[in-house]
Amino acid sequence: MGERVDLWSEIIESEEEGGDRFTDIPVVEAVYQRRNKLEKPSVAADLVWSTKGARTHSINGPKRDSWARSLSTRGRESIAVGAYVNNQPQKKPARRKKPAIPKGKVVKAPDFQKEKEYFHEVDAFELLEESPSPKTKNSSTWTMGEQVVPEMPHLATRLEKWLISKKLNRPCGPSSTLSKILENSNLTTRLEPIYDDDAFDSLDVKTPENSSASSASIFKLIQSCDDSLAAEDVPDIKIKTEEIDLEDELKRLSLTSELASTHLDYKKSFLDLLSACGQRQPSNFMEAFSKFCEPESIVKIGEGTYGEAFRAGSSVCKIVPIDGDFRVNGEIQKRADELLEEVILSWTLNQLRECETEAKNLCPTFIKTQDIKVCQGPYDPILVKAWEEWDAKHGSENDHPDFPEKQCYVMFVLEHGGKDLESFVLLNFDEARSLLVQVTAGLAVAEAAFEFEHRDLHWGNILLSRNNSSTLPFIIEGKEVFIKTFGLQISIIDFTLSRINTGEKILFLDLTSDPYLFKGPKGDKQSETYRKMKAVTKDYWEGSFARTNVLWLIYLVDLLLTKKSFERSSKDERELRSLKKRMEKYKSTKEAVSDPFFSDMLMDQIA
Ligand SMILES: Nc1ncnc2c1ncn2[C@@H]1O[C@H](COP(=O)(O)OP(=O)(O)OP(=O)(O)O)[C@@H](O)[C@H]1O
Repeated sequence: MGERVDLWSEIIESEEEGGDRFTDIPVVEAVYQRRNKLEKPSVAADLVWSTKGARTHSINGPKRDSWARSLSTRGRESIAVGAYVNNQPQKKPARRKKPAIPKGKVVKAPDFQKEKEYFHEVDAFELLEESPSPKTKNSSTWTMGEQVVPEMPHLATRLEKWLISKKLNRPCGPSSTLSKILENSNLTTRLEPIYDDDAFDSLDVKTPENSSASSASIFKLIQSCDDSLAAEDVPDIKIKTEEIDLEDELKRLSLTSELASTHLDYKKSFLDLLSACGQRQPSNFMEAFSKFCEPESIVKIGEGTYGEAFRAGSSVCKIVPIDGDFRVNGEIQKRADELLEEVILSWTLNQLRECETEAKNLCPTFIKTQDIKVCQGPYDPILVKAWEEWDAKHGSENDHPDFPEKQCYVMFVLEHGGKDLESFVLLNFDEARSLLVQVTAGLAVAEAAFEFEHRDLHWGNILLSRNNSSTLPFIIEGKEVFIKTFGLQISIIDFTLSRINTGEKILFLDLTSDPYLFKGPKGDKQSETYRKMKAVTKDYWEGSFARTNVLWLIYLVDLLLTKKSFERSSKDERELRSLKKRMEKYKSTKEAVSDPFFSDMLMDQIA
């Protein structure tokens, strides 16, 4: 076994000496939001959000009510409000969900007085529940985030998103549409339809069929990557970043982009998404699946509010319907531009797995994205069958997948990460420690690399699997450590709420758009964690507040103490409780990982 060294303390120390935490990260000039602020509410949305149980539309009739899908209640019914008896048999887990922020949802002007009272109440509750010492807890308990982000201009143009994917030099083409705009002086060029001819007809837009010139133009970038492209997919090709001042180009063009009609804008985002997935046009499901498995072997393995997860060979394909004008599972469908951002985020996090010799930050903690494809069409009968079999066995909370011909989806092809923490049975304290150290170190690495904050690390978003390896390699800011795993490997999924600094842009979700996220039940640890994040960020969601990661660690420790059964002694429990207490002081997971709790799990060489 390797000698134990306190590398993490060294890192913290050197940082303190060296000053600014993220001096290596280039200054970020701008922020864009991953979701638009909510606009004028629609009546339908109003009904859903103001009336419990009144889902306004469902193909097959409501399977469960809309309220049950709102963050305040959904999937949280099994979370204890007060004391919880340890070592209870673990219940069949209820689905845990991500908060929904449907477009057009009613957002009333905030009533700050009411909100203040509410938070006082919650604060008081928490003090009562958790703090025996009124001296150490006061109303400022929640206001401990670091605020390191400079003043940033607001911007949210599709051009910027394109710019990001271009600058990220992702293994895919940048937006063909935007490329075309940038490459042609005629900025009023119309868009070519790709996936819905009818809609485009009504917009009087030239199609590839009726305009060979525009067709050539729109595919120019993709074609230039590889002349021998297959009919459909563009292989992984790095597009060279041009020697132009993209920011200047962006400014110059932003006015023009504003002239685009809503419809055109909508289509552009779809084109951007296709490009980011290396496609010219959507695939059909079975084409996409057949790369990973025999279609007959497809099995549904899980579901979320937005996604259905199917096992395809050794991969998992998560299918998210997009851009449709009807609700799915009670939620308004996500839009192409939102998915584009998740695509960029997923590829960015993949970089942390790249085992290059010079890698400064490395960890295997974030689920590996193997591919992402845009698909179109109704669910294939094989998928429907797999869905129905799962439903018969587990009782799906989602709507039966009856989709129209033109329905589009994004299919994330992910490494199989195992079972989520909610349903995974931890055997003993070592496994619990392994879980904690991997999450902490993984977040610390991503914090260092990308100022990453997950912001939604509930127990449904941590997957666990067992293997034979006893250590895993991590590198944080150039320092290599091996983490003792006790045969357990964890993978973090679901980056919808996450914030990341790609080095060029900051991607984040403006959670002020979703007041419901912060109105979960008092005493519910997950709901409280959102509220604590709100207090730390002061609703400045674009800012960097590594403390939010620590809040989720505290939530995890709480969960282990109150919700998970595993073999443990009272000494083990004491250790967890003191870890939780010490975590109250940490401002980042990079600080947290130097906690003595983890020291015997961090080694400077393989055991
Ligand atoms: N890579 C993976 N490996 C194994 N299972 C997975 C993987 N990705 C997703 N799943 C399963 O699918 C479920 C749904 O996935 P996910 O949470 O990403 O969907 P979602 O629609 O974003 O969820 P929600 O919005 O409700 O939080 C997960 O709880 C998990 O059981």
